[in-house]
Amino acid sequence: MIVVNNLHKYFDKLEVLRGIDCHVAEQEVVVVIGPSGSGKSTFLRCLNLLEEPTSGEIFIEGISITAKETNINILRQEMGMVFQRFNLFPHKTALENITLAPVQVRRMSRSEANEIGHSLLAKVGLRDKADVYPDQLSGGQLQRVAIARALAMKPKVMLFDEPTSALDPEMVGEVLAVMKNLAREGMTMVVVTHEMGFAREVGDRVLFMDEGKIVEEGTPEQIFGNPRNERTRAFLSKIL
Ligand SMILES: Nc1ncnc2c1ncn2[C@@H]1O[C@H](COP(=O)(O)OP(=O)(O)OP(=O)(O)O)[C@@H](O)[C@H]1O
Repeated sequence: MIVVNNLHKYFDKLEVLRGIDCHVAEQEVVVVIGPSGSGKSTFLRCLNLLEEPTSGEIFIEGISITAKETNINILRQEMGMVFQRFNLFPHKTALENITLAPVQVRRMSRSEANEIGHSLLAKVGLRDKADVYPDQLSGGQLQRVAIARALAMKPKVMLFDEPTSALDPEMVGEVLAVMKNLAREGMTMVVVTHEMGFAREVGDRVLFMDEGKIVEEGTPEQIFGNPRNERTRAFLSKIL
């Protein structure tokens, strides 16, 4: 589904990604872990061109998104993204936030979008919050609306950039549970997280990044049970 070849990203002279090669198969859940500043978010943001790679290639279903002639807007709609924090429109209800893009971008009818919106709210456990405004929702509920909003565009891939790290600890579980359900349903996912329990339990594959490179990759059993690389070992021994 996703193939990344020799991806480099500079911010001015700072080389943040130093040659990333990886792939994500359909229905696979790939979890990216690593120390702060190792380039995990930048890598994820390059996948849907929120950041423009300095060099390298990214293919989504065989189509290069880095080639100049590709219409990235269409491809971007196929990748849902959930950020650490992404403010919903404050003067729109949860349902209106979810249906905005399907109606405006996908030209879906209002009734169809509402039907999808209600079913997505139910899916993320917020059936009764359709008419509630963001300031009435907890952080965990906001993130679940953000997931529903991304899903409303019927993405082929969901990208998660530390979706629980801005949440109070008691709300982390409800968001991870929604992500876990999505994974179980076969959604293709790339997840940047510091939640090692999630990585272990839900990840099909774990990528360990350090200093702009994928230093090691493997199954959760291998990465957490028997890390081969010295830096992976050092990182995990500090946080586990
Ligand atoms: N827009 C930007 N302009 C300049 N430097 C940036 C920009 N975005 C990120 N960086 C730098 O790139 C490096 C990698 O940042 P990135 O956010 O990708 O790391 P990370 O692994 O996701 O870290 P964390 O776990 O703390 O979120 C950092 O040194 C950061 O300061």
